[in-house]
Amino acid sequence: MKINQLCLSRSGQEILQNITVELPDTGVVVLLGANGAGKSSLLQVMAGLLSPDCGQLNFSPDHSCYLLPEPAVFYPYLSVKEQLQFVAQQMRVAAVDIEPVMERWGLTAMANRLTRHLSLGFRQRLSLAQLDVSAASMLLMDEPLNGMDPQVMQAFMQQVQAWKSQKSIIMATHIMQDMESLADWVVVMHQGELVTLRRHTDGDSFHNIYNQAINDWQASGDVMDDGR
Ligand SMILES: Nc1ncnc2c1ncn2[C@@H]1O[C@H](COP(=O)(O)OP(=O)(O)OP(=O)(O)O)[C@@H](O)[C@H]1O
Repeated sequence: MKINQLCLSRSGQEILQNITVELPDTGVVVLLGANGAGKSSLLQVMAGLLSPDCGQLNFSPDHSCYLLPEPAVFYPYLSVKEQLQFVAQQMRVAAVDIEPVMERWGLTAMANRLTRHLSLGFRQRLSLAQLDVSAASMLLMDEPLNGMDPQVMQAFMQQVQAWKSQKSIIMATHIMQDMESLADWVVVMHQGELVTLRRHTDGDSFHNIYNQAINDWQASGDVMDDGR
């Protein structure tokens, strides 16, 4: 995916400014940024839920995309199984077998339960199962780890490892260390700008990458303030 000079305003405020980036077709990209940096807004633009005010997004021809929003939203009067069937239909996935997906995410016993009656942990499992049935080539996740219990977290980590050689996975997160073992690329956002995109290697701490990016960003602002 190529994003070129993208900008977005909401309620008269500039939320995303001049974002230009080329994202890899496979692997995990972790979006880091403080509250209000613009991570969720960027994911929503990528998913086509928000239209940018300027700039372009270019996708490969066979691209399909599925966004896991925060908080997750389901149709309250659909059962778990129906919700997954609905996602498969929406994503035009022809012959999806829902049973193994429910099995993988520990949802089989909940298949007929209405989504509005699910506990938080099972809502998370259903969110992740939706990514599974979507069969999308690009998975966008907004804070996927929020409130996740260790068992679901482990299943999530394993699944992302399995997906990442075939899919592009872009996730915004505050929980920095947990994602370090999965990340192939790190993007740092600050005040609506994309300030860093860099490859992530083992042992690279998100904390250091983030602090370095913000320091560099501030230093470049200082240079501009000096009159150049
Ligand atoms: N619907 C909206 N209308 C107006 N402004 C909005 C709307 N949603 C978000 N914003 C503003 O856009 C900016 C970026 O918000 P966004 O949610 O994209 O950031 P974020 O990095 O995902 O933050 P967080 O980590 O807190 O979720 C913030 O200033 C926020 O107040």
